[in-house]
Amino acid sequence: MAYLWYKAFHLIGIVVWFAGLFYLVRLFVYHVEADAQPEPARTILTQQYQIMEKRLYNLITTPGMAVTVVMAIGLLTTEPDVLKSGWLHFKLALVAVLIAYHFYCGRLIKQLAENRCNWSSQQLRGLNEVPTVILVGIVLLAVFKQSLPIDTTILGIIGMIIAMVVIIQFYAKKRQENSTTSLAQKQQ
Ligand code: HEM
Repeated sequence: MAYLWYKAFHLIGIVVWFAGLFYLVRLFVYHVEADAQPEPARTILTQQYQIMEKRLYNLITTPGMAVTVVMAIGLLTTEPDVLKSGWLHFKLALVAVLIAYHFYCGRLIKQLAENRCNWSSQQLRGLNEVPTVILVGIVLLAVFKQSLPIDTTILGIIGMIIAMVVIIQFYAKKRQENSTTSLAQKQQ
C-alpha cells in the first residue's frame, strides 16, 4: 500500500515540477523581450518578471522537484529490487540531466536580475523544449520499462526535436513579419 501512496505523490510532484519548469523559461522569454521596450515599460516589466520568476522557482518548481525525488526514494526503499533494473538506470541518467537543467534555470534567474543573461528570446524558446524531450524519454522508460523499443523511441525523439526546431523557426519568421507590418502601419 505504501508503494502506491509513494507512486501517487511521485506523479503529483512530477506534474508540479514540470508545470514550474515550463512556465519559468516562458517567463525568461518575456523578460528578455521586455528588456528591448522603451522606458518606463522596460523597468516596470522586468521588475515584475523578476518577482514572478523567483516566486515560481522557490514556491512551485523546487518543491515539485523535492516531492518527486523524496517520493522516488520512498518507492526505492519499499521495493529495493527495482534498483537492479536497467530501465531505471537510464531513467536516473535523464533525471540527473533534468536536475542540472533545474539548477541552471535558477542561475538564469540571477543572471537576468543582474542583466548578465546572454540568451536571446529565440534561444530561450529552444531551451524551453529541453524538458519536453526529457519528459518523453523518462515517461516512456517508466511505463514500458525493459520492453521499450529503443530504435523506435530514438527515431521518434529525433523526429520530435526536428519538428520543434521547424516550428520555432516558423513562429520566429511569423513574429518578425507581424512586427514589420505593425511598424509600417504606425509610420503611415
Ligand atoms: C528521482 C529520480 C526518480 C526515481 C528514483 C524514480 C523511480 C521510480 C520508480 C521506482 C517508479 C515505480 C515503477 C513502477 O512501480 O512501475 C517510478 C514510477 C514513475 N516515474 Fe519515476 N523516478 C524518478 C523520477 C521521475 C521523473 C523525473 C519522472 C517524470 C519526468 C518520473 C516518471 C515516472 C512515472 C510516469 C512513473 C509511473 C510508471 C508506472 O506506474 O507505470 N520519475 N519512478
